[in-house]
Amino acid sequence: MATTTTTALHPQFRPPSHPRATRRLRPCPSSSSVRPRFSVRAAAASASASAPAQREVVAGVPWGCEIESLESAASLERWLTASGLPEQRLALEKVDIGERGLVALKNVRNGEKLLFVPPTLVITADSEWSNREVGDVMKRYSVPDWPLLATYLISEASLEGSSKWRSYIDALPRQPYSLLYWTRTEIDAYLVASPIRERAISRIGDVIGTYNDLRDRIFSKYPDLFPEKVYNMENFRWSFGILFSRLVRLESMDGKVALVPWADMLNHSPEVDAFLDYDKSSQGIVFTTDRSYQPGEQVFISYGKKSSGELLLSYGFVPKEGTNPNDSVEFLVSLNKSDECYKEKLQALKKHGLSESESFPLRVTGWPVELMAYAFLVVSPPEMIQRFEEMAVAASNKGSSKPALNYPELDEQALQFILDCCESSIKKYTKYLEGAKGSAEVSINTKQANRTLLLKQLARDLCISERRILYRSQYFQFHHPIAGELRCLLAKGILQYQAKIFGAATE
Ligand SMILES: C[S@@+](CC[C@H](N)C(=O)[O-])C[C@H]1O[C@@H](n2cnc3c(N)ncnc32)[C@H](O)[C@@H]1O
Repeated sequence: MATTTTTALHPQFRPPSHPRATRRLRPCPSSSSVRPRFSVRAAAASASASAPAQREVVAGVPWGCEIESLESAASLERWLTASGLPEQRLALEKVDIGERGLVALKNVRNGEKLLFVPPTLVITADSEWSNREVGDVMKRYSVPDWPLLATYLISEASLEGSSKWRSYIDALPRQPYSLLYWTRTEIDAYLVASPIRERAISRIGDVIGTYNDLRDRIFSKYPDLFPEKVYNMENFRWSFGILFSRLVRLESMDGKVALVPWADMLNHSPEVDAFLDYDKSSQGIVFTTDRSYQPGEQVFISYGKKSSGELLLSYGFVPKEGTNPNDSVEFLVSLNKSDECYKEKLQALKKHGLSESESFPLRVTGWPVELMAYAFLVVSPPEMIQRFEEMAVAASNKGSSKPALNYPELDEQALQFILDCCESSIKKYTKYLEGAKGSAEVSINTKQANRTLLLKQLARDLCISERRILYRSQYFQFHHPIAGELRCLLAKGILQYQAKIFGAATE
């Protein structure tokens, strides 16, 4: 969730590179030391766990609540108060943005510290396991934080009332909004134009691989402690979905990752600059507001300076078009295979850790100098062969200082190359968006129809946001990465696009 850095949080228990090649295990008998709250639905789900992303029907976990309801809110608040959460200036309510959220009960001033969640109410890798035996095995294997916490959540959830976290777990969404719940067919169909498609596929692969690793290396060796009815792929999809959408990195606690009940009811605003962290003076998790709030207004924090695609990937939502100042899109550029210096250019790139195709982030505010360096290399003629290497170094950003890229004779060609790549990306987005308008799909039932509508809307919002960045890169003035000065993009053909950009901005 909210991080004080922009670092992406990934599972660290590296999955095998070919998750499907890993051995499948027999279902394990249930343990006598845990009292699982499993249901037929969850048990059935585990039978097809090796490819959850391909399944059309999504099973759920037997704990948690419907995200749009406040069914467990009152008991969560009661438990938090009884466990030491001081009186709050915020209340958990239904909100317009983010389903449930924290709303100001009184006037909140700019610069005020809020929350004060004590460390005893925080879940970290050091938290005590209600089922000690399970915890001891996990520690013996030195499982890294992410898979450890994913397993911890499942272990505690399966213990129902025997876990101190019961009220918290009851208030967690039964199905977090997460791309982990999209099927492969949905990802391929709706994210076809977006680079987020690849990242979603790889993240799902990571989660499946991580689960398979845990199962093969640990769970299968202790079937009584880790029955498959509980420790199955379906439940891990839930726990990783919870971690991706709620875990916080607490900088003042040496970067520890933590689930912070109550604080994790705060929704994100890209316009807000307030981050959760541990406050040594009050010895609690707090955030400092960067604006004032009236009673009844929803209070937001920042989950980090994330692009809309990254927000969709981890949190399952896309901010309203044009409201995310941190928006960016991965932009793919490639060497031209028919270039007579293809081999020499590729060699220079490889020497510096790059390949014939590379992605660079295009931001709403401009593009990185590395992209420009790559473009110079792509368009440079054979007589510049001596300079290929310095271009590759600049494109890899491995040099000790920012290179002074100065090839005035290539400027226009390099810009034109970037413009052309933008144009071909834009075409993909437009094709998808126009195709999506007319497509009517037959749904099995209302629930499925609503889900399809929601996913399509998210994909549409993302595509419009990403296409908008491409349009902006094509047409607007931006800080030239080489000279660092504001420069007008005057490349050939610019005028013919102007009509389109104004069209895009009003879409
Ligand atoms: C840390 S939780 C926040 C509490 C959450 N709303 C709840 O009811 O449990 C993160 C989740 O809240 C929702 N969310 C947060 N910020 C949002 C926003 N700006 N727009 C839409 N949904 C948001 C997303 O579902 C996200 O996965």
